[in-house]
Amino acid sequence: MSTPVSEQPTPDTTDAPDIPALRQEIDQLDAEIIRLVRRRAEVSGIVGKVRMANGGTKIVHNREIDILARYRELGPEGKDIALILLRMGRGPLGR
Ligand SMILES: O=C(O)C(=O)C[C@]1(C(=O)O)C=C[C@@H](O)C=C1
Repeated sequence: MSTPVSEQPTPDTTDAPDIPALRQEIDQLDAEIIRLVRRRAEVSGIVGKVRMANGGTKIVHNREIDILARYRELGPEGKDIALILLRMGRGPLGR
């Protein structure tokens, strides 16, 4: 004799990750990250131009150290992210 439907366990689909929905969230996050990275580079470029037009240096060492420290929160990759962000704003070092 088979188990009546009312006594069968409900299939456990509620805990299963919804991959299409999660991918949609990733797509939205990437779009936001790209917008923020672009804006950061733009703002950084403006700050650099104003500073250099006023006789300042291309690099502000202490400020870069603070930014590197900030991104260390993300673990070892954080430093790489910070270095890339800085390079996108002020350009490569040594030029
Ligand atoms: O804060 C500045 O003075 C900037 O020029 C911005 C910025 C940055 O991208 O965060 C870029 C270059 C400097 O060396 C330090 C920081």
